This record gives sequence, structure tokens and C-alpha cells, in this order.
Amino acid sequence: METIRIVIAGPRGRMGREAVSLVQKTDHFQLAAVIDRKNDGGNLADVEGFSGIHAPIYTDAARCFEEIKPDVLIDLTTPEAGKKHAEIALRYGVRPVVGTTGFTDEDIQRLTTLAEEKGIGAIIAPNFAIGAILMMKFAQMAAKYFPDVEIIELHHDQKLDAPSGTAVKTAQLISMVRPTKKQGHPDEKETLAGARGATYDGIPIHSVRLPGLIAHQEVIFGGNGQALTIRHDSFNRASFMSGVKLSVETVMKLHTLVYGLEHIIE
Ligand SMILES: NC(=O)C1=CN([C@@H]2O[C@H](COP(=O)(O)OP(=O)(O)OC[C@H]3O[C@@H](n4cnc5c(N)ncnc54)[C@H](O)[C@@H]3O)[C@@H](O)[C@H]2O)C=CC1
Ligand SMILES: O=C(O)C1=N[C@H](C(=O)O)C[C@H](O)C1
Repeated sequence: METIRIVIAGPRGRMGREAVSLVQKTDHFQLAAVIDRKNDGGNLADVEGFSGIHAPIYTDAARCFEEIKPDVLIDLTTPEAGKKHAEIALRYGVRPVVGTTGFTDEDIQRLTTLAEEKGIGAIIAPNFAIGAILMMKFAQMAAKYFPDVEIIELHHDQKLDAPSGTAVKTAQLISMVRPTKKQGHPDEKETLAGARGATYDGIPIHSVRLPGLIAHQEVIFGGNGQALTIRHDSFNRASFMSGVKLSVETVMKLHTLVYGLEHIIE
């Protein structure tokens, strides 16, 4: 198998650390460089917690891609940085695998157009965990029979974006198979603003943020005299890594942008 040269943006973050470790232990992956907010010009090996892992550090994505010419960028940063990095990567012919969430439909459309112009692959994956992909697929299946649904996503309290990328993606998949409808009583009123949550195409989404949590989601369907709950839990960030590995391998064979691993995991 040919070696895939990878740049990781956000290596010191919770997900970035796992990704560095994944690349280190995968024979056909090579950590070519990292993009970090600090330590420009330094080496990852000199950063606490990365002893023995040699990779040049860049704060400027464009300069990194120009000098390193990697095959793939794995971005695990913040919504603002992730959008910028993905766009610069595509402009330099580097295939982005974006785990960072908080992208709007317009962001995804812009990156899709750019990937098409460049004729190279890109993946935006709101969730890399296989169980989460299945949860979303099962939810889409169930929505054909249970059109009334609410999503509750629960995450650690350091998360920047709400609702989660996974919750938005779940709502998008559900709205593909059910007609738009207003749920609840037609005359319902919130006596406390936000009580009924955010809505995506009429689907309420509720975001919980608490210390101690990692990443969890329930999709609750209500029907006549019955309810169906589909739940997924990530108890650690290693749960996302098989999806990161698959995405890096797959993006090398793509010529367009894929949004969501449900298109890859059949
Ligand atoms: N797709 C998936 O399966 C998953 C996605 N995520 C997403 O991944 C992203 C990162 O999550 P965490 O690791 O928990 O966050 P974190 O806050 O632990 O890490 C983010 C890292 O990005 C770095 N960063 C910020 N701006 C930067 C810039 N301009 N250049 C380089 N580095 C920069 C920060 O210094 C930090 O080290 C979030 O958007 C989160 O929603 C998280 C878990 C799973
Ligand atoms: O920030 C996180 O932690 C996670 N973010 C992703 C999301 O927004 O859906 C994926 C997972 O839920 C963990």
C-alpha cells in the first residue's frame, strides 16, 4: 500500500491527539507536518506529550501545504479555522478530511464547488464513529414510519458549536424522507424562550452540555401508543478513529466532496 502523507490541524486538541496517535501506528500513514496555533517553526517532538513524534509545526496553512505538499489534511480544530484550512487545502490540491463541525450548508456548498473545480476528493464527516453513522441511518429508516421525531444531543461542556454536526446531519437525513411538518400542538407557546429547542425543517433539536459527557445522541420517535428511541454513545475519542482511518484511505480515491460517512459505509 502506498504511503499517505498527512498534515493534522489541531494536533494538541482532544481529537487531534488521537489522530496523531492513529497516524503514528498506521503503517501506510506518515505524519508530514502539523498546523497549530502556536510553536510556528518548531517540531512536534518538542511539545509536551509528543516526545519522539517528529513533525514540523506551521501556523500558516498555505505555507505548510506549499512546502510540505501532503496528500491529505485532517482538520480537527474550530469551525472558523476548519473552514479556512479546508479551503486552502483544496486550493493547494490537498485532500481535506474534515472532522471539525459547525459548517453551514453554504460552507459545504462552497467547498463542494472548489473540490469539483480541482477534481480532487474531500470528506466532511460530522461524526466518524461507526455506531453514530448507524444511528443516523436507522433514524432515517424509522422516520418513514414515525414522522414525529425530536433529537437530543448531549456533549461535554467544552464544545463550541450547537447543535452538534451529528444532530444537524441526522435532521437532514430524516427530512429527506418525511414531508415537512410542524410538530406539537399548533397553538403551543414557549413561556420560556428556547423551551422547544432549535428546529431544522420542523425537527426539534435539543443540545445538552455537561462536564463528564463525551458525545451522545438520542433520536426519539413518537407514534400512536408507542415510542422508539435510537441512542448512540461515544465513551472515548478512540471511537472516532476507525472512521478517520477509513476517510483518509477513501479520500485518496475520490474526485468530489462527500458530506457524511453514510455515503462511504454502505
Ligand atoms: N467528526 C467527528 O467524529 C468529531 C468531530 N469533532 C469536532 O472536532 C473539532 C475539535 O474537537 P476537539 O478536539 O474536542 O476540540 P479541542 O478544543 O480539544 O481541539 C481543537 C484544537 O484546535 C486548535 N486550533 C484552533 N484554531 C486553530 C488554528 N487556527 N490552527 C491550528 N489549530 C487550531 C486548538 O488549539 C485546539 O488544540 C470540533 O469541531 C468538534 O466538534 C469532535 C469529535 C468527533
Ligand atoms: O465536539 C465533539 O466532541 C463532537 N463533535 C461532533 C459533532 O458535533 O457532532 C461529533 C461528536 O458528536 C463529538
